[in-house]
Amino acid sequence: MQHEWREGNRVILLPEASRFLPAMFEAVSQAQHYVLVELYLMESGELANQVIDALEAATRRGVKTYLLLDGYGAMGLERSDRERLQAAGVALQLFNPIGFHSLARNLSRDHRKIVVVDGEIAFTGGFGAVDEFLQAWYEIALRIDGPAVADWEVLFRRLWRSRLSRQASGSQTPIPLPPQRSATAHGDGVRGRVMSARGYRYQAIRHSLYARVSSAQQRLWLCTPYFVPTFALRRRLIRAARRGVDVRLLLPGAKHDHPGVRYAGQRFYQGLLKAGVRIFEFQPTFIHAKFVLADEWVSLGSCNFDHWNLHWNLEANQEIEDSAFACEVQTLFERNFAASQEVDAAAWAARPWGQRAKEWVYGVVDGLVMRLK
Ligand SMILES: O=P(O)(O)OC[C@H](O)CO
Repeated sequence: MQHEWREGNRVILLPEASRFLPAMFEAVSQAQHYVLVELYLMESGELANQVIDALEAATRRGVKTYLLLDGYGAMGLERSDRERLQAAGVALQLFNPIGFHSLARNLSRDHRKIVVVDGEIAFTGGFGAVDEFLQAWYEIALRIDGPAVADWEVLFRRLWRSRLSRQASGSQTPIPLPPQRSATAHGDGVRGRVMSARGYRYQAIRHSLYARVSSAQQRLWLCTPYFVPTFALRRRLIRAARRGVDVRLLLPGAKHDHPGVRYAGQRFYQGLLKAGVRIFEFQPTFIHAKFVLADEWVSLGSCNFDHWNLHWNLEANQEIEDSAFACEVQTLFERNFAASQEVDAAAWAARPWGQRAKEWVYGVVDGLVMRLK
């Protein structure tokens, strides 16, 4: 069953590439049966080489390896790298390559980030195989070991067999997958559920987030790199702040890969600040992580919680409900708030016209983009 809460999962929070990349490569190097990797972004470079090397090494040991890449997000993966993967025996498929289809179909992207090893361990987060994740961007990931892994694997398997997935050669026949293995439940594990979404047609992540924002009693802390919230999310954040919930947003500062998106989101700052929402702009580097803490509930994964992700993309997040894990996420947020600059409501209200003009221009662009169908 989809979106079921599963007991008995061990979860490890892995902030920053220096922790999650070694953990992932270690898991792949220990694989004995199969490795499934699904990514939105993969571009030729140092990290892509490391991923290819790891999959190649696993394949040489007799492990079956499967790589599902988004057909748009992987456009920067050079042909030589694709050939290297295939020559090594890695099964490579692309989801929905750009083509002469409807605009809606071309806009629908697989934005999920999933690694599954032997049906026993899964990783998710905001990562991709592009060099920015090596050091330049701040990212986090989660390692999951327990019954929730089966749900991650089901997501991968369904998309692998989807009519929109293609072999790298163009063939529509999916490369066969090995039988699914199952993970052990741990007595000391936590409760978790895998949530997925498929654009406007299927919106479980959105509904789950909205319900948590509306019912939060003490805190609602949200981190996203692309803060262009829907009207419904803004309204809920504002209402939560007005009823006394500690609502805080952790957003990128001036270091941003798409500054226009930042300006488009900043047009909402004033209304949020007025309602008592606290906004922190992360200073050290571009923060690309996506995670939310609502009381003792955490959601972490691919979803940026912006209206583009919620409208078009395939997304998947891991939800965890556990007080000790919530404490860990709280500490992570606090560390990042301390490395941020809090936006002062009075100073923001007096911001220069140049800044307001950028918010307006990118706001118009955002409005137009959202009308695409
Ligand atoms: O879509 P994301 O959140 O994986 O981020 C990818 C970046 O936008 C690429 O510029």
